[in-house]
Amino acid sequence: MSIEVNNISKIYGKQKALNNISFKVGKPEIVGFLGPNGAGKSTMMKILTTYLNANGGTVKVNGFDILTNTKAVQQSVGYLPEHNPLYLEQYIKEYLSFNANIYGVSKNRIDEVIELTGLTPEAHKKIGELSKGYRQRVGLANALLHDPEVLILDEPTTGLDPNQLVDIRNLIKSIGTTKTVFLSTHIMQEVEAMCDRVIIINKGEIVADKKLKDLRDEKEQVVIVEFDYRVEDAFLLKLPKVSKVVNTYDFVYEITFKTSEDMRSYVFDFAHDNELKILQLNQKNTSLETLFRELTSV
Ligand SMILES: Nc1ncnc2c1ncn2[C@@H]1O[C@H](COP(=O)(O)OP(=O)(O)OP(=O)(O)O)[C@@H](O)[C@H]1O
Repeated sequence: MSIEVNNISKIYGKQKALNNISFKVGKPEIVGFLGPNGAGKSTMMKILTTYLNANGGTVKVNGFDILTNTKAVQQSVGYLPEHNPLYLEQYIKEYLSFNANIYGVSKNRIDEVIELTGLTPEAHKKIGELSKGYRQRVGLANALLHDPEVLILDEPTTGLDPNQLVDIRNLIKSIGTTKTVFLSTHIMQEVEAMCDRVIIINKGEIVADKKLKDLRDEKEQVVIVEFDYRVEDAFLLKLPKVSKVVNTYDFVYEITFKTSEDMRSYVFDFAHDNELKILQLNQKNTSLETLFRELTSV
């Protein structure tokens, strides 16, 4: 495992920002760390990257304990913090050279990461002259400099325009084919576009840990149907692949099917065969967005 978090808690004064959380991330894998504002995402990332100490629990990154093997953890991790600490007066290469020296990285690697992050056309500029999106790329280039095994990215696509967004997402996806990427976001589409797995955090606690593939496959389909007349639940339970029928209101029924196949045509045929009229027929959205809302709403 590339990241192993066991029973981590973090308390700021009286506030518990992280409450006894545990999770693992493998390699290669791209995991989205999703949560509303203030959920504890940045706090967890700062602990993973040794910038902050926890109040309890253990963390291993790339097999190294963050407390007893801090240097090895730092060598294994590339970190893009939420507030990217760039020096605006420095030229891009100057900034990257400074960090390359710290890690003992060759000059060639600087050109490589500039190319990799699409910075080449802007490479002659000072950081202060760059747009927000390009500054974000400098941060990403910096995180990639020492070719780390684990990339920890705190809201990596903040401030990017739609074109840059696609480029950076593609870059992160390609990195994630060989390395571990753990990225935080509060944008659902981001997770859908890039991640293999999602961990949802709310108020310092993990409320879901699911593979995106399973989230789609296991999608229990719910069809909402309104007839013009009362129908016995037992009658509707005769529909194929049906697992549950709930009469929610008057002649409105929520029918759950254990399949991702669109079952509305079966309901339509059922109504026709039984001389019922359908007044409405819809699929209930059970996507990641719904899951997120259900798990993180107050
Ligand atoms: N240095 C600090 N001192 C006191 N409280 C803090 C500190 N840093 C974070 N917190 C609190 O801890 C909680 C978690 O904050 P954190 O920044 O980890 O959340 P987040 O999920 O990254 O939020 P966002 O999506 O808004 O960046 C918040 O309530 C925040 O106010």
